[in-house]
Amino acid sequence: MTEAAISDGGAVISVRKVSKRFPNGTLALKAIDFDVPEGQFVSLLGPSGCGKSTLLRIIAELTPPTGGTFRRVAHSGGAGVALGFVFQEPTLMPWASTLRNVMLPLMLAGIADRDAEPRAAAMLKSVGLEGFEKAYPRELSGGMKMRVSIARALVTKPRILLMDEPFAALDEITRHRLNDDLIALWERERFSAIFVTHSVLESVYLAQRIVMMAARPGRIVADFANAAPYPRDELFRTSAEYAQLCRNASQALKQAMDA
Ligand SMILES: Nc1ncnc2c1ncn2[C@@H]1O[C@H](COP(=O)(O)OP(=O)(O)OP(=O)(O)O)[C@@H](O)[C@H]1O
Repeated sequence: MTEAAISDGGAVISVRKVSKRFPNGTLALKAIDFDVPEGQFVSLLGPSGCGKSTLLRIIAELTPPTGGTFRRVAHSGGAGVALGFVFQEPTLMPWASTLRNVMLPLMLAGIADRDAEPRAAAMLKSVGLEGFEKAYPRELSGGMKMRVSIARALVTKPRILLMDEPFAALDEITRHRLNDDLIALWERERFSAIFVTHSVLESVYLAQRIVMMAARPGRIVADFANAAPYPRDELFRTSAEYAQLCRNASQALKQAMDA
């Protein structure tokens, strides 16, 4: 791993000296500088409470920063929605079919059913759920529900995909499979991805760049490029190279936390 080059050129997300203090006085983020170049797969890695979710929510404009500036360049495609968000819980509508769940963002964008339906069906196919269009969320496994959630986030062809520990609640085999599928989707669509996790292993497997955060106050303590080539697959997962990269990242995280 080498130090990541951070430049302003081509950044889709630009965060400058951003801080967030909650009304109860908690300083969740302090002076965060963070740029994401277009098409990059970044992982935000850090222990519980270091402000990963808060930073993601600021980028998604779900909560405002209390200091600093933030810029997001909207390279919108398709329906004009530039950003997709996948939460830790799949948050599906229980009364609606899989297809209707994925159609929701298109319908909210005013797209007619006859156009939205084939787009949602194609997206379900690309996350491996062809044949489950009529199923209801209660009929799906945890991994399948998360696939629906990813399909719903990607159906508008966003250029930025934000993911907040999306696979944390899944068993290891399902998580591995979804990691592989996520890489395949990203290689095909080349959206800019920010993936929040507290798993060093998942971070090294997925990302081109790992941004490490520490708590009290939430801040960035290290920023590394992960040059392992894609596709990363089962062979990579069991390679000495992957093991070494994980060791390096763990050590870097430990050093950063101790400093
Ligand atoms: N609405 C809120 N009001 C007050 N404090 C908050 C609020 N939301 C988060 N915090 C605090 O801000 C800090 C950062 O929280 P955040 O959820 O961003 O961390 P995280 O790294 O995503 O943690 P986790 O991995 O557990 O989700 C924590 O100390 C948390 O308790």
